[in-house]
This record gives sequence, C-alpha cells and structure tokens, in this order.
Amino acid sequence: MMSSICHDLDEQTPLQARLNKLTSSIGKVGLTVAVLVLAVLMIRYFTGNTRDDNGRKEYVGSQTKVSDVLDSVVGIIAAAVTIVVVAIPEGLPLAVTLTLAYSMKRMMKDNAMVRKLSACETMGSATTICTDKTGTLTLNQMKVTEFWLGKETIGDNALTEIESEVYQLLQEGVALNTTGTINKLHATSVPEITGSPTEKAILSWAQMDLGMNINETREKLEIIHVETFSSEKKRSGVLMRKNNEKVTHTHWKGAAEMILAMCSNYYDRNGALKSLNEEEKVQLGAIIHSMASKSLRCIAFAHKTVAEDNGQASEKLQESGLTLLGLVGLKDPCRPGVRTAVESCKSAGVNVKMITGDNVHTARAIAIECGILNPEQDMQNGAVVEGVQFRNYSPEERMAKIDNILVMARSSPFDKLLMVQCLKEKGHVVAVTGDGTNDAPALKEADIGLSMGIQGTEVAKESSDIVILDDNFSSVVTVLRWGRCVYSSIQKFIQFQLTVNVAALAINFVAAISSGKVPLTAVQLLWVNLIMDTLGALALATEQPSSDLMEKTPVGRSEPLITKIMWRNLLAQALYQVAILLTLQFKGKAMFGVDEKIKNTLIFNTFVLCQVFNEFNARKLEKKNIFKGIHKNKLFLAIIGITIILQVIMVELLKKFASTERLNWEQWGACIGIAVLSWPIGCLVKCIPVSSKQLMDPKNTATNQLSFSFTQPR
Ligand SMILES: Nc1ncnc2c1ncn2[C@@H]1O[C@H](COP(=O)(O)OP(=O)(O)OP(=O)(O)O)[C@@H](O)[C@H]1O
Ligand SMILES: [Ca+2]
Repeated sequence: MMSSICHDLDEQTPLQARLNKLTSSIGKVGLTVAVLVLAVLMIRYFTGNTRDDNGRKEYVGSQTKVSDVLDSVVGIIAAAVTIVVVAIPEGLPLAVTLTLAYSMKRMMKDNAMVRKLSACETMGSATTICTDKTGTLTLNQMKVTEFWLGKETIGDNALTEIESEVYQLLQEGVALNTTGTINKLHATSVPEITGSPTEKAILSWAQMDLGMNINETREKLEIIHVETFSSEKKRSGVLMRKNNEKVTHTHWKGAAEMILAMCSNYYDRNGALKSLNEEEKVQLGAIIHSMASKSLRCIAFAHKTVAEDNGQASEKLQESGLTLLGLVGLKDPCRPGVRTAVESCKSAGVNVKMITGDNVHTARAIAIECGILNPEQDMQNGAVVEGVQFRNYSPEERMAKIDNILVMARSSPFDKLLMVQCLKEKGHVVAVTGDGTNDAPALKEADIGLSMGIQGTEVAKESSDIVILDDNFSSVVTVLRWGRCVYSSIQKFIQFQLTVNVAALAINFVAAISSGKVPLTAVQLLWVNLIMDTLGALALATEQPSSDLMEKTPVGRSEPLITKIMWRNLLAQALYQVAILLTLQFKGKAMFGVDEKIKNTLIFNTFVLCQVFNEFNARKLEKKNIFKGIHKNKLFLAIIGITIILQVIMVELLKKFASTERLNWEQWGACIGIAVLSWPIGCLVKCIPVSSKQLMDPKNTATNQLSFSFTQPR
C-alpha cells in the first residue's frame, strides 16, 4: 500500500494545464505582433518614412547623428517590448493565486482546511464525488442494537440468560480481540472507552449490557499471537492460552458473512454445540441480510480450540472449522442534512458514489437513506456492486459499467483506488472523501482528496488536498461551491484581461503599420497592464459564491476554459474599443480640434476608462444584471475608485512621466461618455444566443448555425 501512496505524480491540475496552454498561445500572438511592429517601424524609419514633431524627416541617411539613430531605435524596440509585456498575461498566475488564497481563507470558516491550493479550483470542475460511508454520511456513533445467538435473537431482558460456557467464550473474544480499552476510574463512574467506533460500540455493549468484566478477563489470559484488523480481510483475530492449559484458543471477529464462511459449528440459544449444515448457513446468511437491510453493520464472533503438540503451540490462527459464537448488529445513524447535500450535488450535475468496506445490504440501506440510491436500484441494474465483482471485471467491462455504479460495498483499498483510476480514465474529474489509512491510495490518486478532520487518520490527512474539519458531507458540497466560484472568478478575469490584450494589440498594430507611431506609450501601456493584471485580479477574484453556481453542470475536463459565451462578450467589447480608439487616432485631431499630444491623451484616457467600465461587465458572464450583489463586494468598489483616482492623477498631474496633457471638462466628459457605452453594448451582446453545448447536443444544431461560433485556441 505504501508504494501506491508514495508514487507522486507530477500532474497538473486541469485548470493549470489549460491556463498554461492559454498563456503560451497568447504569448505567441503577442510576440508575433511585436515582431511585426518592430519590423514595420524599423523599415519605415530607415527608409525615411517617419517624421518628427516639426514635420522633418527623421532619418536622412548618413547625415543623421548616430545618437539620434540610437535614440529612435531604442524607442522602437521599447515599443515592441511593451507590446509583448502587455500581451503576455503575466497577471494570470497572480489572479489564480489571489483567488485561491482568498477562497482558502473563506473556506476555513466553512470547515474546510485547504492543504493544496490548486485543489479548490479543481473542485470547481469535479464531475464525480466518491464518498466513504462511515463518518462522512453517517455520524460514526455506533451502538449495538441487535444480538443473535445461533438462529435466535436475544432481547435486552434475556441477555443475562446466556449459557455460561458461551458467555465465557464471548467474553474472552471481546476482551482480548480488540484494540480498544476500558478505563474505569471509580466503581460508580461511567467507564471511559477508547478505540475505533466499532470497537467502542462492542466494548460498551459487552460491559454495560452483558455485564462482562473486560479488564479482569484480560489479566487471566496470555496472548500468543495477534492478527490486527485489516481492511483487506475485514477481520481481526487473536491466538491465546489460558493459564496452565495445554490448548490454544483462536478468536475471530469481523465482517459477519466472511466469518460465517469460516465456521462449521455454532452454539444455539441453550448453549448446545451444533454443526452447521448448508441449509443453516443459508438461514444465518438471511439473518445477516435482514440486519444489514436495516442499515446495521454486522459483526460476527467465532472461536476454535486446538490442542498443543507436546507443549509446542503453533503460532498460526485457525481459519476454518470455527464455531460461531454470535452475531451483533451495530447501528450508525445517518447525519442530518446529508440528504439535502446529496440532492444539491445531483442538481449541480455531480455524481455521488458511495465506496465502503461494509456489507452490500448495509451499504445499500444507507445509500437509500442518504438519497444516493433509489429504492428500485440494486445489483440487478448494476447500481450496486461488491469490491470483488468490480475487481474481477475485465477492463472493458469495468469501463462500460462504471458510470452506472452508485454503491461499491465490501471494497478493499485496492478497489477504491481502481475505481478512482477508472473514473479518471473515463474523463471524470474525481473528488474522493476518506478517513482511514485504507483510503490513502485513493485519496492520493483522486483529482481532489478530501480527508476527515475528526475521525481521519494522519495518513489519510497527509494524502489529502483538503481536510474537512467537521467530517460532514455537507461541507464537501460547500467546497464544491467554492471550487466553482474560483473557476468562474478565473474565467471572469480571463475575459476581462483578454479584452484589454486584444484591444491594445490591435490599436498599436494598426497605428504602427499605418502611421509609424504607436499611440499608447510604454509608460501608458504598463499602467494599463497594472490595472488589468494586479488590480483587476484583486477586484474580480474576491466575489462570493452565488447560488446560481450550483445550477450549472460541471465543466469537467473537456470544456474549454474560454467558453463561446466569453468569446462573444470579449470580442464585442474589444471590437468596440478598437473601433472607437482608431477613430480617435485618425479623426480625433479634427473632431476635437486639438493637437497630437492631447489626442494621444484622449486615446489613453478613453482606453483606460473603457477597461474600468468593462470591469463591471466582467462580473457576470451570462446574466444581464452586472450590478447584482455589488454592494457586498466592497473590495471591487474600492479598486474601481482607486483606479479612477490614479487615472486622474496620471492625466492631470504626471504630465512628464506619463506623456499626457491636461484635459478640460468637455474632453473628460467625452472620454467617460464613450466608456459608459460599454455597458449597454455588454447587455445587448448577451442577447446573442450562444450554445454552450454545441458538440454534445444534436437538438441545438439548427440554432447553432445562426449563432456566433468562434474557433477556440486549443
Ligand atoms: N474493529 C473491527 N474488528 C473487526 N471487524 C471490523 C472492525 N471494524 C470494521 N470491521 C469490519 O470491516 C468492515 C469495514 O471495513 P473497512 O474498515 O475496510 O471499511 P471502510 O472502507 O473504512 O468503510 P467505511 O466506508 O464504512 O468507512 C466493517 O463492515 C466490519 O464488518
Ligand atoms: Ca473508512
């Protein structure tokens, strides 16, 4: 098992992989544009096609001073480099980190401790959640509610009537074959019981209901060998000897149907030893089945005595021909609120699968109680499988059946791992919850591993990405909601940033080609870069999760990061900005009756204000009301305010530094007027239908042909 935990794949999260692709393709476009601009400007300069402010040719062959040539060349290179800087979305990793850090802090309040930052975003695209049963779906507060001796049930009032020989054996089995302890400080105080919930329930039942004396029994016996509980075998055993006796006793305790299979005798109610024939095995099986159907965990106790060979005790525990001592049923109630949590996962399009080590019938009963399974679904229609079955499928069979499986019972750690691997292979983004050491390989393999903070073992926590502090399945759903929030925040930011990229590249490119000069200077472009990267990231990354996040289907691994809807919004805004700014570039001087410098300031100011207003548009990718919930996001409003103030300072006060000229009221009004128009444009463009499921939904093909369709960079 350790080897499967340790092999650490250097895999990227789905979102990281996509972001890297996106960044490199944008970078390539930016580089191409920059090289083109560089070439065009150089050629124009050296062929004498550029003129300085006084209208004189800048380059007149050998008459030009070397220092002037150098100045111009450096200027041209600076312009090209700035284009690259603007084009490369270096703010993207920052935005992602900011979003993740912010949501991580908020998730802590919602009982989820994030160990690996990227897990939050991955959770946003989760399509399947594999949950374990005990402790996550149930309270993990077990209590023995049924006891069967042979084929008869023993009621509470008859507990003391158990025949003394059987009682004695049971007492030895319970007392020695356990990892739990009982500490009684005073004769009257309530004993303190430690151990796993299953152990605690059994010890408490033995001590309180059966009146056994556990600690006293332990002192009288000598343990020869212990086989600790293992998740693979689902049983634990001890080999022991009573003082001075020439026989050894094997005691087993474990999964009822598995222990039963090792037995060939049983004690009946009156303490008589009877041999177990096939018919009786079926009857006992039915008893286990009926307990399990009531969602009880069934544990059986079995025993065998072996005579020692001339004083040499064998170290081996007997595994066949045992005598069944009794069956107990442990009740572990469902957590309140689990049903609603499962419902909300389902309505969010996320599959919930239960993987447990418990009996099929117990698993099925709990799954029905939690709403994972419909009462009609069971093994016949492939919704419930046992670990062995699943393991023994051929790989093809497994792939074919896996989507139907909702419950896997009696699973070993390997089965859990296998399930996760298959789901991933099928293209699912898999979240796994687990508490035990046996869950560690699956937690590691999962795209998102969620471990339990209270009951979870250290190994499970170490292998997980997120620790659920209250062990509650409802918190898993909260993590899902936060994950989706992170994902959509990043999408919003990308849309916002790409709009600026496309617009800035287009303007500089067209202007450079046509007039040989770039309207936006290096300092101005870097300021724009700052707004869209750092401040934009902060503003858009800190949105709270909204309720409509859980209405969408999961994005999974295949959906492109930039959806058609985003392309539509982005291109509309970028087109508008480019159109306006190029108009200003070529007609601005005449329209406003101003000189070159003021015209350039107008372009710069309009460009920045357009981004400020477009930042509001970016808040909602699909909804038309872009102001919804804005009062709750104080940081957003503050950043917009700061951006505007800084812009005023840039234009009005930092003349030299930003190469700007002061603008009068009318010119400011014009800039703001143009920028405000991006709101109605954003609203109008959202009326253009874009099918988000173009490839998957054949019914939509008619409308698709009419709707926008862009090819996405892959
Ligand atoms: N202390 C114990 N001694 C003997 N048998 C046990 C003990 N604890 C559990 N079992 C048996 O093992 C089964 C659980 O196995 P395991 O611990 O591998 O499950 P799991 O995957 O952790 O299950 P879950 O989903 O319930 O957390 C139980 O159904 C029970 O029959
Ligand atoms: Ca478990």
